[in-house]
Amino acid sequence: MLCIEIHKPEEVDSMGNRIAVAGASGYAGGEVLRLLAGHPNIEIAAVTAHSKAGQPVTDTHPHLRSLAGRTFAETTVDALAEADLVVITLPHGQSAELAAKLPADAKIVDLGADHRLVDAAAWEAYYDGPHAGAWTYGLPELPGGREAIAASKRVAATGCYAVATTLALAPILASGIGQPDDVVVVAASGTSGAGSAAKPHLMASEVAGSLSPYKVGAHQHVPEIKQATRARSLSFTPVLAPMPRGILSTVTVKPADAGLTTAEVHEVLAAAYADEPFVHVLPNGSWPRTADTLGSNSCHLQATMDSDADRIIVTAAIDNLGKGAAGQVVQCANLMLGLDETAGLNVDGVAP
Ligand SMILES: NC(=O)C1=CN([C@@H]2O[C@H](COP(=O)(O)OP(=O)(O)OC[C@H]3O[C@@H](n4cnc5c(N)ncnc54)[C@H](OP(=O)(O)O)[C@@H]3O)[C@@H](O)[C@H]2O)C=CC1
Ligand SMILES: CC(=O)N[C@@H](CCC(=O)OP(=O)(O)O)C(=O)O
Repeated sequence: MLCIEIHKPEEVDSMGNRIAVAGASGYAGGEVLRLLAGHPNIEIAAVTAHSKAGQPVTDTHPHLRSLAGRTFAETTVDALAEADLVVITLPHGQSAELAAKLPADAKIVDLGADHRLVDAAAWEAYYDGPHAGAWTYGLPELPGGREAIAASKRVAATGCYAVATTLALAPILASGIGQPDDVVVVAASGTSGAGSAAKPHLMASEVAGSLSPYKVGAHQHVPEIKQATRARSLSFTPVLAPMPRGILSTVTVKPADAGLTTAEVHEVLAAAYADEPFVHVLPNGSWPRTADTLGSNSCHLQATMDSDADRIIVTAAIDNLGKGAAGQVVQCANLMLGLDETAGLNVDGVAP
């Protein structure tokens, strides 16, 4: 009789790769769980919540069938400390408080904003509470980004608008073709960007059928994008869009020199992202759409030179819960654990 020994991949491959998720009952935490459940090298350790502690995971996330039988634990140091890496998806302020109590050698990826900004004054201008200090910034596609993340125990993942806007803007400024003191951004986000806690302005009757600007000229991602791209002056207008997921960020920049062409702008982006698995500069004539990135860790980019207005225009689309949240968290965790950076992540979205 032929006897075949079968090893389940997770039993063979997950040693040293146990990830706990603090704040797993939220939108971002739920998407982290979905990605980790399908990850070939990760075992899911503790999954914790706050008001939902003690409840079955599938009561909150009925789509996560593979987690049936699991229950949210309280968000405590004891519950999290056993893991090889802790992902924190908590509200601002809560993540710094929790991280400070975890063992000093614990690997952590924090999706909250608490550890993103180097400049304490910028933090205090946009957020409540004391500045907790800066960690390695979690955007692997920035120059030196993935090496720094791989060498770090503490990584501050990027804000959702900041991911899309920085990927569009950074090469334009780094190459010198755009002026860092003249950047204008208008970006639309789906409602899941605001989290799952009930808010009056997120009621269906308020959101459906309307585009609503908010935090105009005062959004907390402005200092973060300036820090990541070296933009000196940046006008940012966020718009709430009647869709669950997706961010479309349109960035316009004054060119440094006269005569810049669309082909030259395209070349700058193509060169910056030629080897990037998750950033795709679309063929000429195709423009990014949020729908094409949903469920993926991809960012779609396109650019043109508006010669009449004399501005470079770059548009970026992401899934705010993908590359804008859970996808980038898993990408950073892969780097920190020495795994293939792309493991467990999709470049393909779902359509229609
Ligand atoms: N949504 C997005 O697209 C993105 C979000 N982020 C950031 O990620 C973090 C999580 O966002 P999101 O998932 O949308 O938010 P949610 O509001 O959906 O989830 C928040 C999570 O934190 C828990 N929580 C709430 N209050 C406390 C508290 N006082 N102590 C401990 N735990 C608490 C909640 O538990 P319970 O439900 O059990 O009460 C829940 O698990 C935020 O910092 C957000 O800014 C960053 C990038 C993108
Ligand atoms: C639609 C919507 O409300 N989006 C949130 C994005 C929050 C986020 O993801 O970023 P932080 O982690 O930096 O808070 C906002 O604009 O504040």
